[in-house]
Amino acid sequence: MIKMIMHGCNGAMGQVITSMAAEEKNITIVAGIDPHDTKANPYPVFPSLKECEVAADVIVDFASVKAVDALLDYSMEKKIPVVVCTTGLSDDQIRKLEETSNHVAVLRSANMSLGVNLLMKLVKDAAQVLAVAGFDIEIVEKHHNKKIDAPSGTALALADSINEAMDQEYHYVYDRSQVRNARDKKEIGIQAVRGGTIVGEHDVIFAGKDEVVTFNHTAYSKAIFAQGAISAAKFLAGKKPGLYTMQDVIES
Ligand SMILES: NC(=O)C1=CN([C@@H]2O[C@H](COP(=O)(O)OP(=O)(O)OC[C@H]3O[C@@H](n4cnc5c(N)ncnc54)[C@H](OP(=O)(O)O)[C@@H]3O)[C@@H](O)[C@H]2O)C=CC1
Ligand SMILES: O=C(O)C1=N[C@H](C(=O)O)C[C@H](O)C1
Repeated sequence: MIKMIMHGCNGAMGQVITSMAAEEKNITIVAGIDPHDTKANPYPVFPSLKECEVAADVIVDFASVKAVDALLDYSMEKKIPVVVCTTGLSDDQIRKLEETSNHVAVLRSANMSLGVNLLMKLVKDAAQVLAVAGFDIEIVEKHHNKKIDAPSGTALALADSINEAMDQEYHYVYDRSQVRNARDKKEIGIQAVRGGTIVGEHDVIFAGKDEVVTFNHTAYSKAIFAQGAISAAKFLAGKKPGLYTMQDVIES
């Protein structure tokens, strides 16, 4: 049985994973971490990782960027592989995460769903045809009114995926309100919408002369992210140090 620590256990994602893990046969949550004891969980909950001495095989994180540094320190010190799903990490945190992966297995993904991970590949292929033909690229993402970071980690990952296919020629523009020029060819515009209970929607728009190609992914429930996170946890437990991706999980 794989033993998992749920970091951010009382949050929206932590609670969906708690329900889903209860139905799993070969993985179980042995401890939760959350600063506020607001939910009834079938495992002990600690206010921070510092207090947690429970033995585990993997940590799954859906918490806060403010907690990522301590999470990586704990994972490295205890040699417990970690699945980092929190979005909005700073460049320094991304560098720290990469350094941590030299000592323990780390998987970071801004989106745990199968569909978005396929989309990451599809937009690369599309860019190599459409961007090369002069189409402009815009990304529009929509999320619920509780989301803290903008743009979404997924929107940035989609842009990075396209940019990788285009030899890093593109830069990102998040706000045109102060811009007095027309867009340039080498920009990817990224816009964020926040409202209600929208689970997560991403449009990648390739706009050319007299034609537009739009790739859309719509999440209808948080269960798709929870399922991906549990699969990633099963995959990562027992893995040697390294930086893993959802692609590795999907292909395993
Ligand atoms: N990769 C993916 O597929 C997905 C990623 N996400 C990302 O996951 C993160 C969490 O999302 P969501 O569950 O909706 O957010 P919530 O705010 O609902 O949950 C986050 C939880 O983490 C808790 N928390 C805050 N600080 C700490 C800490 N130091 N240690 C442990 N727990 C802490 C919060 O407590 P409190 O409220 O008391 O501060 C809260 O209970 C976000 O960054 C989001 O963008 C979300 C969905 C999918
Ligand atoms: O905060 C969310 O809810 C989500 N966050 C992730 C992101 O920032 O891309 C993934 C998903 O879209 C839901």
